[in-house]
Amino acid sequence: MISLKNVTFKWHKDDAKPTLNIPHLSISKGEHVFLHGPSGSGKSTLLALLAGINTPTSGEVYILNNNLSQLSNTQRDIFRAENIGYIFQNFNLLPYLTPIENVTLGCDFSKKRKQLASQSHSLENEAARLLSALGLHSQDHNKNVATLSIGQQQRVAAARAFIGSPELIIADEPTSALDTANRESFITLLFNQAEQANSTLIFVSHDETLKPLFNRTISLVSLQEQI
Ligand SMILES: Nc1ncnc2c1ncn2[C@@H]1O[C@H](COP(=O)(O)OP(=O)(O)OP(=O)(O)O)[C@@H](O)[C@H]1O
Repeated sequence: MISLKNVTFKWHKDDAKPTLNIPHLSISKGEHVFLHGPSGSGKSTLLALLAGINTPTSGEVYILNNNLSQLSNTQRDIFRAENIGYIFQNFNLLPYLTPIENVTLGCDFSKKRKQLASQSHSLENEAARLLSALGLHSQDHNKNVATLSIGQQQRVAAARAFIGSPELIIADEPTSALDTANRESFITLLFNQAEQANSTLIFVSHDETLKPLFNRTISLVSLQEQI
């Protein structure tokens, strides 16, 4: 599903040391991976390589057997829209739209995801199903998203990532604003959706108490020490 070979990444070409130096990383389909590391260790930088937002300075990043460096910027944008659901740290929701509208937007740039999402019922019904499955009550589905609590907005961001069952879900610190009990129950809901959609899940956090919930843990510091 994901394979990295001799990857380095420098933000600026004259940086003395690369931000990332990962000799090898392999993640199989369906794994639920907890990726942790101290602040500034490069977690978000790595996620941007996996999502094809950036490309490595050297080495190769393969996602679903595609070498992302060999795709043009436009091809990478299409690849991301078709195959990757991204839950951003700050959610990136459109504040003047409702939860249902924010979620359906998740497949506006992908025919494949739109088709998959509207297979058994309408796109709006699928958005409502996902929002409810991720813990947002139906009376909140058509409110203005800016009026929702942080925890409710987080559920909208997760539903938008899952619509159309993308192969890979990337979650960048999505639970940092929640208390422990809410964090664990939200992660359980994420796992349920990932299993239903048969999606691989990469979840980034520096909260190591969440580790035991996942079937694989990767330390970014150890990954970089394989050299
Ligand atoms: N757009 C950018 N331009 C230049 N340097 C950057 C950029 N984004 C991140 N960096 C640098 O790359 C390094 C890794 O940052 P990154 O955000 O990937 O770490 P992180 O592990 O996700 O941190 P946190 O847990 O605090 O979010 C840091 O030194 C940071 O200053």
